[in-house]
Amino acid sequence: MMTHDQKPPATDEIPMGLVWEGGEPADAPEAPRPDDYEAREAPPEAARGTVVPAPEAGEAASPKRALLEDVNARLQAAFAAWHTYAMIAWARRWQTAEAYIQDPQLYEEIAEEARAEIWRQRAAAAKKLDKARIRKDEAQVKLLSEELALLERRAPSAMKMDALTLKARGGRLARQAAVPAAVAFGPLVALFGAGMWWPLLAYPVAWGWLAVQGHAIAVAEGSTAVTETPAQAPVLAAPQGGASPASPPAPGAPVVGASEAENRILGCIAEWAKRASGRGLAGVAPASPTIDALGIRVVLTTTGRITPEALGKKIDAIRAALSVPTGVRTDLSPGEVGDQAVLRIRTRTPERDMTWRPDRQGIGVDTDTGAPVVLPKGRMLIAGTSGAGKSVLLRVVMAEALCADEPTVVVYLDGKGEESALWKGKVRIANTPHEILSVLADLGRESAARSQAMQEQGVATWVPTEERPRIVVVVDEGAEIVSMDNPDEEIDLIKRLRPLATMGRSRGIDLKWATQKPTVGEGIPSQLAGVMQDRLALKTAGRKENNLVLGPDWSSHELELGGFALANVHGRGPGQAPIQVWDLSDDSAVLGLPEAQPWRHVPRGGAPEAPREAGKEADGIPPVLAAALALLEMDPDANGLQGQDVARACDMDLLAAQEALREAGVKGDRYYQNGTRVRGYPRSALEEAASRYES
Ligand SMILES: Nc1ncnc2c1ncn2[C@@H]1O[C@H](COP(=O)(O)OP(=O)(O)OP(=O)(O)O)[C@@H](O)[C@H]1O
Repeated sequence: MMTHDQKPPATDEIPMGLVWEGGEPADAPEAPRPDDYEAREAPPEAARGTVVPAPEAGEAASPKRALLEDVNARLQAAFAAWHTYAMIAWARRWQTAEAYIQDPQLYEEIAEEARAEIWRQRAAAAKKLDKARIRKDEAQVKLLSEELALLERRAPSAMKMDALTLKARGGRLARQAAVPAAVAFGPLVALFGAGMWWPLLAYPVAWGWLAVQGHAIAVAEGSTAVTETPAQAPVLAAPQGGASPASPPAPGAPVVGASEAENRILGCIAEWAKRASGRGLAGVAPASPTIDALGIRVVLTTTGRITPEALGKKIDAIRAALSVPTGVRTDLSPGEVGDQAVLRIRTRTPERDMTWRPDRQGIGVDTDTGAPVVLPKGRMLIAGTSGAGKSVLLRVVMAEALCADEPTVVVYLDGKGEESALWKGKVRIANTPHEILSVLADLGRESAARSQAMQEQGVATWVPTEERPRIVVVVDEGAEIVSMDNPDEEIDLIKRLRPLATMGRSRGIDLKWATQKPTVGEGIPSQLAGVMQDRLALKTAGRKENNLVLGPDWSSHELELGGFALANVHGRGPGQAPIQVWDLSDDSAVLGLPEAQPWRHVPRGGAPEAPREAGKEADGIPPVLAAALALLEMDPDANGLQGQDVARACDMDLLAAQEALREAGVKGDRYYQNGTRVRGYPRSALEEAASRYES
């Protein structure tokens, strides 16, 4: 016991290496109260404790050590936090991969594709049958009728669908696991197999990448998270043909007037909070859905970082959350307020008579509003997979042109030659490479003549007249034209088409280029790809084709086959509903269109030209010279022309063309082209001769 007189031992008096470590007795009595006499008098208990070795020298607390420990603790905390982020990202990846592999829609998608394939085969057989009927080929008609009857009975087999679904799931699993497996085992294989240590860096890199992703997920969801609205039961507007429900039904409870499929979707909307979680849809809340003539309509309100535009890219996640069957179309369009988008689930198809008639406007109707869709005049790229409805759409485009109020003619470049028979006596048709070449030369001359007239009149745009009407040049299957193009054999179709695409619009010559293969080089020449800004896509084969034609914001690959289209033209955007094209698949309706004199180039101020009779015109530039100038205009890099170019453009033989040019006052000479000296007619000689006529 220590008295007041006794000093506590100085630290340095304690033998080094040992310290006193005190401890409270387990049953230590309470501190004595002042009035507790007995307790005050009782002798204090001996202090308990043990002598233990002192900490090592240098471990004693110091500012430097405190700082180190602080830094250490912070690093550990940061590492733990980033590790948590990495785990979040990994868990999310795995969750998404699992949902993707187990996607309940997969079976439906495969079944839908199988049905579409049968449907395509049926459409192809029906088309061949129609043609055989037109040709009155009885043997073929019989054969094709039997084939069609067989196809009409055919349905996809359930066992085959199961096997395909299993295979597809296996493929998805392998693709999802490939990268993680490569990162996990690749470095070990490299280390033990080839003694390379540096692939081990893949571990920290992968960890860091996951951590950054996890952090981004946490930030995005933290800032977009909304207080989830309590699941709203569907409140329906008066459903078509049914009574309006008196009160919102509970999730899953059938709604009066809604079909079974609609009820299932409504149930999913009511369970939105649960079904949307984990699908990147945090911050999106549905309002009460309604049902109208087109199906279910629901307003989605977005918050935080998800904008209605960004929501457009999540349409697959929305469809999955609501278990929308594959065959049912969904459209997302801007809502009335900036943060809203309107989701339409097209469970119903309004009854519309889509048959084309001469009084129909445009190419079809907007499936949402029912309003006619009139496409802008000018060049346009049209794409669609087999059976999507290209031929029918081109029929509508040509029929619309033939029935237009504005003087309009059609030039039909049909490399396949299948549809041409229907249009004889109505439009100018070209099927073979030489026919197409000749039409393009004619168009080149017409373009040059219009350009000259426009310069004289001081106008920038051609106003179609009866003499020089609007010319709609329709290319049915661009890939055929691409395959015919052979500049080495002087079948330079693409070279001649390009100026029509670039300059034709202002001169009243509209090129419509349709193809099933919308890849540059295959179905779209690179020289045309850049200039065809107005684009229309029927159902494309897949997302790749959709992105090539319309861009990633569009979804033409999700359209139905047989006459549904999206158009990237002024006034229409990716948020709008598809266009349903007028139905002109009936051959007799095409045959019933009014006859029209097929278009030919008429030289300025002259009677319709027969190119073979190229001689001097009474009061104008000789046709052979006009043709040569048109060729030069189409190829601004040409320093001159060779005799056979001019001869081909005028459908003349070489000697006749040379003679005609000599008569027109053009002297042949040598000129340089791409560093080579060639014999022919220099640009300067041709232009000089032309100027003599103008003056
Ligand atoms: N606008 C439409 N309305 C109704 N049915 C249509 C429409 N367009 C196409 N179809 C149907 O789809 C079938 C295929 O259409 P179409 O022949 O136009 O396709 P395509 O894209 O030209 O195919 P392919 O390139 O294989 O010839 C037609 O026989 C018709 O039954």
